[in-house]
Amino acid sequence: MEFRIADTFTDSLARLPAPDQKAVKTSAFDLQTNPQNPGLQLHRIENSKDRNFWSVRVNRDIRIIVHKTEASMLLAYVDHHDRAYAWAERRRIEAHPKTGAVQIVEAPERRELPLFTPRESAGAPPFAKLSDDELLSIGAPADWLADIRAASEDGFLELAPRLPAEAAEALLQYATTGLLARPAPAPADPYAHPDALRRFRVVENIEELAQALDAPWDKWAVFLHPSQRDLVERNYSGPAHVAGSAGTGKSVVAVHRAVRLARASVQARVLLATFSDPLAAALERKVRLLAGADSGLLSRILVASLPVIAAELFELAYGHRPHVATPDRLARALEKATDAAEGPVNANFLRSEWTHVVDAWQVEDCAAYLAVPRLGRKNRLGSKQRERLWPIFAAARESLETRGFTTWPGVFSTVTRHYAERTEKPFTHVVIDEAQDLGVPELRFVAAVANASENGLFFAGDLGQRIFQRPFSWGALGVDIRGRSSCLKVNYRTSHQIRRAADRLLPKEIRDVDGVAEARGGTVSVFNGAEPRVLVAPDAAAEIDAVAAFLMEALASGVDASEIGVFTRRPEELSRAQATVAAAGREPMELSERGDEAGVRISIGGVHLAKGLEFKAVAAMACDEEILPVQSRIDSVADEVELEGVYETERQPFYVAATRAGSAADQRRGAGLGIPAGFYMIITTPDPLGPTTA
Ligand SMILES: Nc1ncnc2c1ncn2[C@@H]1O[C@H](COP(=O)(O)OP(=O)(O)OP(=O)(O)O)[C@@H](O)[C@H]1O
Repeated sequence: MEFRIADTFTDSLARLPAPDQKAVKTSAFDLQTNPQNPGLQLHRIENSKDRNFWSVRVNRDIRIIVHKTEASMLLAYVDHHDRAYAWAERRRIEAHPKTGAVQIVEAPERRELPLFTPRESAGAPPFAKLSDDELLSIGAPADWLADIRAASEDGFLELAPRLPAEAAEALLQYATTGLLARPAPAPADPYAHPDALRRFRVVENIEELAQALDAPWDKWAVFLHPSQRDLVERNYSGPAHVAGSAGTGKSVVAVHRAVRLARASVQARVLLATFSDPLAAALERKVRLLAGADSGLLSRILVASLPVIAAELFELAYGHRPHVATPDRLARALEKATDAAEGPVNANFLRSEWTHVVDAWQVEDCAAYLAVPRLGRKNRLGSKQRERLWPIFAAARESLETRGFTTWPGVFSTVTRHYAERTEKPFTHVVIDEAQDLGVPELRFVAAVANASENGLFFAGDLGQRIFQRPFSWGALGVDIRGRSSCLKVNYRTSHQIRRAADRLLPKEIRDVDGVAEARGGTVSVFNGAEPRVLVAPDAAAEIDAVAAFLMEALASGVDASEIGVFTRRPEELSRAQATVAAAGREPMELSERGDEAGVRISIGGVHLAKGLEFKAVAAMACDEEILPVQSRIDSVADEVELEGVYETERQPFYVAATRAGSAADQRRGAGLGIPAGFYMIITTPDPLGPTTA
C-alpha cells in the first residue's frame, strides 16, 4: 500500500498547538506502520460525497482525515473534530478529467448565483471569455467554471486559494499576460503528474514521515512546484541558471539541487555558496533539514560564503591565511599613490575605478589596463587618461603588496590561478545562490574550482536585485548560460499586493550583457494580503511618528518584534530608524550584528543587508530626495548613461527591501492573513524615483 501525505495535512498540522502536533505525529506514525491497526478507530465520513474519506481519532478532540483506497492511504487533513469533519464533507479527491492530475476539489456552496459576483467598481471580469474547454485544460474543476468566469479581478484573488493551485496560477498569469499556459502532456499515473507531485508526496518510511512532519511549516522541503522540481532534477551539459523575481523560490531550488547532486553519488563534493555568512548559515540550516539524519550526505556538501571558502582554499594551497587589506587601508594606499599622477584626480572616481576595473579584473600592467572591457562604466576613458592614471594604481598595489596585503579580488584570483591548470578540482559541483552579485573575480573563481563536466555549475539569482556589482559578460569569461537559463514565476513569499507594488520599481524584463533575458512579468503570488502603504511625510519628525505608529500597529496585531525590519538607504540614516523603534517602545537590533538568528528586537539596517532575509512587516524609510538616490553618486556620474545606471541601481536595493515582507510567519502560527503584512515606504520629500508613489 502506498502511503502519502498532502500539503493540506502539513498546513493544518502547522496550525495546531505543539502538544496536539505531537499527538498527531504519534498517530501518523502508527498509521504508517500498520494502517490496519484496530486501535486507530477509523470512521467513514458519511456526509462526504467522497466515500474514501475516513477520520482517525488522535485524542478526545483532534481527528486526522485520511483518504483510503485499497491501494493507498493519504493523510489529508487534521483539525478539531467538527472542523475536520466539515473539511472532509466539502471535498473530494479525484483525477482531473482533462489534465489527469489528482486534485483535492472543494465543493462550491450550492446557490442560485455564482459565489463571487463581479463588483461594479472592479472592472470587467477577466475570465469571462474563457471557454469550458480552456478552463478545464488548465485544471479548473468543472463545478467552479461559472464562478471563475463571473469573478472580478479582486474577487478572483479571494476565490483563487479555493482552486487547485495549477488552475489559480494559470488564471492569474492569464490576467497579467493575456496568455493561457499550455499544460504538459499527462503521465498515465495520476499521482505521477507534476501537479499532483506539488501537493502529494509518497512517504517510504518513518524517517521520511518524520522529516515532513517535524517542521510542517517548511513546506518547501516537501512540496516543490513543478517548475522548481524540474530545475532540481534536470541534467545540464554546461553552466545553468535559474532566475525569478524575489520570493519565487530560487534559494529553495539551489538547496534541493545541491542535495540531489550530493545524493546522486558518493563521489560527489558539492559546494553551495552565497555572499555573506548569515545567508550561508540560512542555506546550511535548509540543507540539514533536507538531509535529515543522513550524515554521509551532509559530509558531501559544503555550505559557505564565497570569502570563507576562498580563504580556506587559499590556505590549503599556500599554507597561510590571506592578509586582506581593510577598506580604510586601501583608501589610504590610493590616496598616497595619487602623488604618482600628474594633475588632480577625483578620489571617488579613483576608488570606483580601482574597485570595478583595476582590482576586479586584476589588471597587471598599463597595456592590460588599456585593453580591459569597460562595460557598465560607459564613460569613455581615453588611452591618454588611462596612461595617466595607471601609475597611481600600480603604486597603490605595490604599497599593499610590500606590506603583505592583498584584496578579496586578489584572493579569488590567486586561488583561481592555482586551480585553473589542474584537472583535479576541489568540487564536483558548485551551486551559487544570489548569483546576480558575483563579480569578475568570484565568477572566475567558481568556474575554476568546479569540475567542467555535466552539472558542474548552477547559479540562482535575480538581476533585479543586483546591489554590489557592475554588469559584465559571463560568456566572455567562459561561463555561457545561454540556452540553459530558466525563470521561476510563482512567488511564495509576498502577497499579490506587495509583489505588484514592488514590481513597479523595476522593468518587466532585464537582460544581462550576453543578452540572456530575465522576464519578470507574469509572476503570480500564492496569497492575498493588505495593500502596502506609501506615505510622503513633511519632515523627519513626522516620518518617525508615522513609522512608529506602523510598528505599533503591527506589534498590536500579533507580529513579533523579530519579524519586523526597518530599512534605510545607507547606514548614515540608521539613527532615524533607531529613533523610530524607540518611539514604538522597542529596542532595535542592527542587522550587521544579527548573525543568522533574529532574536527578539526589531531589526534595522541598510537596504543592502536585507538581501535573502524575510520579515512579516517591513518599513523602508528615509527616502529623502538627496538620499535616494544618494547625492554623491549623482555628483560623481560622468554622463547620461551613467546617470541612468545610478537610478537603476538605486531602485534595486529598494526592490530588495520591499520584497522582504512575507507570510511565512503567518503560516507558521496559522494566524491567517488578517495581520497587515506589508511594507510601508516613507518618503520625507517628493519621491525621486517617481513610480513608487503612483
Ligand atoms: N515550493 C514551495 N512551497 C512552499 N513555500 C515555498 C516553496 N518554494 C519557496 N517557498 C518559500 O518562499 C519563500 C521564498 O523562497 P526563496 O527564499 O527560495 O526565494 P528566492 O527566489 O530565493 O527569494 P529572493 O530572491 O528574495 O532571495 C521562502 O519562505 C520559502 O520557504
